[in-house]
Amino acid sequence: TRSTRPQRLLRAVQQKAIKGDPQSVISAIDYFCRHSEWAMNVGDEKGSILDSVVCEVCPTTALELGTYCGYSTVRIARLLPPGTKLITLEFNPAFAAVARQVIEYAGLQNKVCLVEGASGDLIPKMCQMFGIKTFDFVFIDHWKDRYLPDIKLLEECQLLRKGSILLADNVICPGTPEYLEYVRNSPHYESKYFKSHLEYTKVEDGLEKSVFLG
Ligand SMILES: Nc1ncc2ncn(CCCCCNC(=O)c3cc(-c4ccc(F)cc4)cc(O)c3O)c2n1
Ligand SMILES: [Mg+2]
Repeated sequence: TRSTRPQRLLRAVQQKAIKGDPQSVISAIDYFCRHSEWAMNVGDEKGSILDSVVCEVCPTTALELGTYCGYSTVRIARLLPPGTKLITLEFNPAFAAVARQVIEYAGLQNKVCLVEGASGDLIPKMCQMFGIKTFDFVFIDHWKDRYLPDIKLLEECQLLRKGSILLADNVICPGTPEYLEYVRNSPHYESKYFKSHLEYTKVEDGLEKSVFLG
């Protein structure tokens, strides 16, 4: 049977990147998506904004909602100091299987814990599964209609603390209107929009950075 796009993306990493070199894995995926097949990675332009927020926050505990092929997982994990853990949740087993291999190719498997399942089911188990009290940083990049219910769930599970940073992808394209309205009008968040473009295109998109105020 024909290969899938994530499998072709993985093959491009294995053929073009250097094992154990996260930057070469990132560059190989960006090259594949620009010159062979578009894929819904956060991409290089929004990825640079993601990098700067991760470096500013220096999280000791981080969560990613929506792994896909592991591109943003590698971007985040490569910036984390030793001893920190990035937990990433992926619903689709085929995506998860590719992501595990991309993360391993980058040599970052010891900094990442990929959990298969739906965010709505897994978020309430974060404490019992990992002993996580609160997350310093959350990258939101999964189903666009799950952004709002899942941050409310993070609040209810007391997994956010004063100063926790949420960074949400695709707030313009495909768009997350209810989420944006909430974080921009809630007294519990201070929100800022980083204008950019949909990965590998000229279409407008952006990231919304929101600080939880408690
Ligand atoms: N609950 C739960 N828990 C855990 C989970 N893990 C995965 N999922 C399901 C998420 C499935 C992928 C989500 N990502 C996107 O849909 C996405 C789409 C575009 C895009 C597409 C076509 C266009 F024409 C324009 C833009 C661009 C992006 O950057 C995107 O991130 C989960 N769900
Ligand atoms: Mg996205």
